[in-house]
Amino acid sequence: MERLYKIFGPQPTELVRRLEAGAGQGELDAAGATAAVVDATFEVEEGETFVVMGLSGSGKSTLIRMLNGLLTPTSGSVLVDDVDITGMSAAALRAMRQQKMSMVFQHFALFPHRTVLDNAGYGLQIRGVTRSEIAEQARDALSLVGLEGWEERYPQQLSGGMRQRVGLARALAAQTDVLLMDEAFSALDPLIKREMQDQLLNLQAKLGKTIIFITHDLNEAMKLGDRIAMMRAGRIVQIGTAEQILNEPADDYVAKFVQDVDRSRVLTAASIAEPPGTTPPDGEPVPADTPMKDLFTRMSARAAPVPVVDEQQRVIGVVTPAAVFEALCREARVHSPAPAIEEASDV
Ligand SMILES: Nc1ncnc2c1ncn2[C@@H]1O[C@H](COP(=O)(O)OP(=O)(O)OP(=O)(O)O)[C@@H](O)[C@H]1O
Repeated sequence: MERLYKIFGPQPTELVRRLEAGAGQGELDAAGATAAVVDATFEVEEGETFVVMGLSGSGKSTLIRMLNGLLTPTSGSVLVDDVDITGMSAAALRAMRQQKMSMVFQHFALFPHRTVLDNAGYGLQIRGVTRSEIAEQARDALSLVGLEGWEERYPQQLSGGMRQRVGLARALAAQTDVLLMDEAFSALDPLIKREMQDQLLNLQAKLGKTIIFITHDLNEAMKLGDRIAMMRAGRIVQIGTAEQILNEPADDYVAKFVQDVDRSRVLTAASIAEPPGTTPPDGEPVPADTPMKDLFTRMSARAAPVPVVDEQQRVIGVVTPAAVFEALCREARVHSPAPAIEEASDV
């Protein structure tokens, strides 16, 4: 999406013009308008999990609703497979959603009087696929999310986590390339939430969908996102990997936001490795994506450098105990001049 704006209130187009000319919150307030999304530009790669992260009211839902065509932007374009969807008719948008995008919602959106199997197959039913194909694809999707054997039950017979699995199965059964997940795990208890996140990561490793995941939970964003877009008051203030956001926050707001993140879970062996030198240390190597916390056990047994290898088992670097301590203790450095911050105290 490119230079996307959504203004709620009177004279939205005029307000976009004024925002582009540098208008501030005062002018919006005076006009009685809300700038829900301001000048958002990003591209999501195929097969990537792209997380949109921000506090309540920062514009995440508005952004995702423009992505799937449920809301028309005030200005800017949304390209899906190189086609701008902003000018499409309601019917064309519906068809685009059915073919290309599936949604998973926070509150499951299941039909109470339909079985688990019927719920999982719903996306296909409205597309006019034959009954037997629907049943087959719904069964496959349910088994992918670990709900084999539950097909004939009803939603009220399931726990919250299982209902969300049905929601996920419905999205998977539709076999679209893109999944839009709007606070999909936010209503779940912490343990179940973690299970669902792990399951999503496992599924994603197998299926390689393009996932746009909305959350207000920073740890969730860091765990799931290949890249994360940090939103604040309608603007995307930074897009980067979890490590980039931790190590090089774009401004003081992001720096404050991430200060309590457990760095040992986010940083990986690759991110703190030093060049291997001519003779890398001996000993069992660790994969590049090993979280730093797992290096502690290794290093407490033997405080020696550890070789780090890529997927082809080639040594790409060396982690020393000193690098681990340094990374843990390092203060995040803001990597660009911070814009004026009005409500930095709200994090
Ligand atoms: N239909 C609407 N009319 C007027 N203002 C709106 C409308 N929808 C959203 N807003 C405003 O736009 C801003 C962004 O809202 P949005 O729901 O996109 O944020 P969010 O980050 O998804 O928050 P939450 O997590 O609470 O849903 C908020 O100030 C909200 O009040």
